Formats: sequence, C-alpha cells, structure tokens
Amino acid sequence: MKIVFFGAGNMASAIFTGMIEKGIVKADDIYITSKTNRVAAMEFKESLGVNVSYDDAELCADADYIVLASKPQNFKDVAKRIRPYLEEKTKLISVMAGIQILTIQEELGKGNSVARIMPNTNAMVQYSVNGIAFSDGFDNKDELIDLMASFGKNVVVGEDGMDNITAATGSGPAFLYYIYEQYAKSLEELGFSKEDAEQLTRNLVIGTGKTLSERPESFEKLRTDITSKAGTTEAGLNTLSEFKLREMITDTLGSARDRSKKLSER
Ligand SMILES: NC(=O)C1=CN([C@@H]2O[C@H](COP(=O)(O)OP(=O)(O)OC[C@H]3O[C@@H](n4cnc5c(N)ncnc54)[C@H](OP(=O)(O)O)[C@@H]3O)[C@@H](O)[C@H]2O)C=CC1
Ligand SMILES: O=C(O)[C@@H]1CCC=N1
Repeated sequence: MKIVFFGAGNMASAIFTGMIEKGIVKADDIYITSKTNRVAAMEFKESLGVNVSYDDAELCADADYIVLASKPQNFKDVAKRIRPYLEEKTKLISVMAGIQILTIQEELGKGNSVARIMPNTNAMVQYSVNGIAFSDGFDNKDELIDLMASFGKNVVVGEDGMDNITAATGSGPAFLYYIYEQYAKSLEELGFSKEDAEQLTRNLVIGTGKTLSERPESFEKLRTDITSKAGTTEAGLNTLSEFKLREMITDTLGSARDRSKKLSER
C-alpha cells in the first residue's frame, strides 16, 4: 500500500505516527511532502523511516491514498502539484477543516473518490476521534475505516455533520488543554510552584482519563462519588456552579463550528 501525505505538519504527523506505531502500515508505505520546511520532513524520515519526496510525479505514481493535510488556505497550491499526476485509482483523503468534497473534486478536476476525515492530534497516541464522510461511489470504505481505526475511534457522519464534529472533537482537545492550562495557573495561585502546578494538573488529567477509559460509571456518578456531603468538593462545586460554564463551552463550540462553515463557503 502507498499512502502519500501532502502536508507533514501537526495533523499529518499525528496520523502517520499513529499508523506506524500501531503497525497497520509499514513506514516504507508512507510518503510525505511539505512546502518549504524540508528539515521537519527529513526528521520524520530519520525518526520513523518514512519516505520524503518533493517529486510530485514520484509521489502520485501508484498511490493508493493521497492525504490532503495542508491548511485549507493552501489547498489550491497543493492541488496544482497533484493535478497533473493524479491517477484514477488513487483515493483522496482530506483532513482539511471546512473544505467540501465537491470543492476537492472540482479543484482536482477528476472523478477520484474522496473521503473527508476530521481527526484530532490524539491520533499520535492512537486515540483520535475520526469523523468520516465519503463521496458518492467511494468503494471499499472498510479498508479506509480499518486504516483509521488504527489511530482512533471512527464516527461516520454525512458531510453536513462535519462542521459539528470539527468543533466538538477536531478542535476539542485544544479547548480541554486551555482548561488544563487555567487549572495549573490556579494551582500556582494556591501556592504551588509553576512546575508542581503543571505536574499535578497533568497527573490529575491522566488519572481521570485513565478512570474514564477503564470504568463504566457516568461523569455524574464519578463526580458525586468524590463529593462528600458538606465537604470540600461540594463547597467548590457550589462556587463553580455559579458561573455559566455550559454557556461558555457552548459559545466556544459554536464559534469553532461557524468558522468551519465559513471555510466551507465556495
Ligand atoms: N492540528 C489539528 O489538531 C488538526 C488539524 N486538522 C486539519 O489539518 C490540516 C493541517 O493542519 P496542521 O497540521 O495543524 O497544520 P500545519 O501548519 O502543522 O501543517 C501544514 C502542512 O502543510 C504543508 N503545506 C503547505 N502548503 C503545502 C503545499 N503547497 N504542498 C505540500 N505541503 C504543503 C506545510 O508545509 P510547510 O511546513 O513546509 O509550510 C505543513 O507541513 C488543516 O487543514 C487542519 O484544518 C484537522 C484536525 C485537527
Ligand atoms: O484549528 C483548526 O482549524 C484545525 C481543525 C480542527 C483542529 N485544528
């Protein structure tokens, strides 16, 4: 199998790292290219053994999949590189937020099968959430679904579901990391050193994540099991509940969704 990544940045590298570490593809099956930052691409060749090339004819020749992993605003430049060499059998996989399947097919001018996927950087530890939308006539969907299962949990959505999944789980890790940053800064205000505050927060998050991955209880049950009557947690939650936390998160997700819609405009 030959999988070619046009784009070797944060998202692409999380995906191919996850695929290789899971053993679903060999490093030699992966080809990567970027625009100008050849040093970063060569570092992946050194660390993972992937192939690096800037010869578009070589990259596209006999490719089973081409992964479009540049920023949306760079897609037209990427399309210029691919168009002359794109073979009929090659399936296009786009991770670009907002770029519609029709836009990709029109820009590349050929009837290649296209799948939009919306992963997240948890792919690097094989725990992404992958929204997937297929173009009409995309055959052998299971092969791609199996490939993606190597680095995350798949959610097959129609293309009209992509804006929401982009906000919810594509951008989602960043929203949680921002909350963790504020939590660590609050620990500093309690008196912990910056280093201790960050390590305590990191271990707290890993611990709650590990609990969620291994225990069936609901968020609410896990929370109430900690909340002793008239205790410290109840006192803290009484204060926390005075803030409009759900409205804050809803507005945050709405802004991300709306930006995805804006990027979709043709
Ligand atoms: N980061 C994330 O968590 C997620 C990102 N995405 C999507 O993934 C895509 C990439 O995002 P991200 O990885 O964060 O961005 P990065 O900026 O980290 O990576 C972009 C990559 O695209 C390359 N590139 C730009 N222009 C071209 C070109 N003409 N030919 C080949 N390669 C090119 C860049 O090369 P160079 O460095 O040389 O300029 C770079 O390797 C975006 O569309 C984003 O919406 C989707 C889900 C999550
Ligand atoms: O911020 C972005 O546009 C990309 C898509 C989802 C996560 N990162």
